[in-house]
Amino acid sequence: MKKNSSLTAVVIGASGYAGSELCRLVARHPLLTLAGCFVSEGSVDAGTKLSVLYPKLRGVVDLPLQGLDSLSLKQIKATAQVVFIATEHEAAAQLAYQLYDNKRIIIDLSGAHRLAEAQDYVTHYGFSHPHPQLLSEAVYGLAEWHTGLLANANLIAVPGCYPTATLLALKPVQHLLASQPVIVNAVSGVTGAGRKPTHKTLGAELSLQGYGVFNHRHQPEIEQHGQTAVVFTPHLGAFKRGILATLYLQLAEGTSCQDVAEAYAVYQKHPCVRVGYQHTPAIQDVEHSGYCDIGWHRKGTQLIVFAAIDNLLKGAASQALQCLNLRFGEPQTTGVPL
Ligand SMILES: NC(=O)C1=CN([C@@H]2O[C@H](COP(=O)(O)OP(=O)(O)OC[C@H]3O[C@@H](n4cnc5c(N)ncnc54)[C@H](OP(=O)(O)O)[C@@H]3O)[C@@H](O)[C@H]2O)C=CC1
Ligand SMILES: CC(=O)N[C@@H](CCC(=O)OP(=O)(O)O)C(=O)O
Repeated sequence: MKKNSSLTAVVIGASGYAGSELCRLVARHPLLTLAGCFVSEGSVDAGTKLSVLYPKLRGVVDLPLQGLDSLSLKQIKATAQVVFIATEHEAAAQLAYQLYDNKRIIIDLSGAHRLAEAQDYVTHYGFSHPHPQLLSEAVYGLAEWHTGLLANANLIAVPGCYPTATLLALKPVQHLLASQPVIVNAVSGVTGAGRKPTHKTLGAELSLQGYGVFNHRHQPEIEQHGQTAVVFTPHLGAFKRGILATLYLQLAEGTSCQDVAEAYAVYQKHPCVRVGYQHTPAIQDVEHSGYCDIGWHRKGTQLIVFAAIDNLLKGAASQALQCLNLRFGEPQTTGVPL
């Protein structure tokens, strides 16, 4: 595939919260031409312009949403060089399999290719993975940490939103820790639950509440890619977008502030991550941007680290673009809103 030429891209799951953000970013990305916005074959939104569902996209993405039937799948295979999949996990596993060959790059925003073992999907996702042979092909797209692997990837599994915030905060200091498990509490805005309405996303029922205690599917994802045991508790908050993750860590005796500062200096060459000592990041400072803001605080051997991201951008669409940039040898930040 040619480098730095215009690449034909399509987004499947384009009417969703993550997919619509992706369409906006793809439409403005200098390497990409957005050629199609797809929903499921029987979708009530098929035929409607994306900018009718999301008026903020008027003049940015005016393409109609197309139902993904066998003819459009053939067309995607014939023309698309980059396919972004932003559907729920099981559909994504099927689509990636149907589209996977050496003619195009697949960037999957779902969880369908993030875990290594097929059995993990039965245990943590509640379905039997239909194409487990692809799990070993996928590169986990934690952009700041897997830059080398991403350069050659044909199937990229974009990390979950909570794992993105958690792993970016955790990985630099892992070698300084005295004990496991790491404790992580994280709060997400309601767009994290997707656009399909459910009772828990009704305005009248929104509050601040934990969920998925001891059994959220992001726990094994964090453990696998962080190689650390964690106790992870997500919470749903009464706000639209963003995640704030708080990590409680125990440093090994004798670890200094300078050791921690040097560990986080790893991000000096990664412009999407901003780190501050004694900083307490706020979601509003990263909303609508591709930044992850990290703040760390130390008292003796106790280390508390905060990480704030926009779940739909650094936690999904803009991280997908970082992965694409790394795949095509572009600067990580091309097309990423900062
Ligand atoms: N929301 C978030 O913060 C994040 C989401 N993700 C992941 O991204 C994916 C999308 O999430 P989100 O945007 O929240 O979900 P939404 O429910 O908002 O959107 C799902 C999209 O997929 C489409 N879709 C569903 N089934 C199919 C199918 N078989 N073929 C084609 N299109 C289909 C839907 O349209 P229709 O039903 O009309 O066909 C819709 O466009 C999920 O896997 C999610 O886990 C990842 C990180 C963060
Ligand atoms: C608030 C909320 O419900 N968040 C979602 C996670 C967000 C997300 O999309 O993560 P995946 O990509 O792994 O699906 C949840 O807890 O299921």
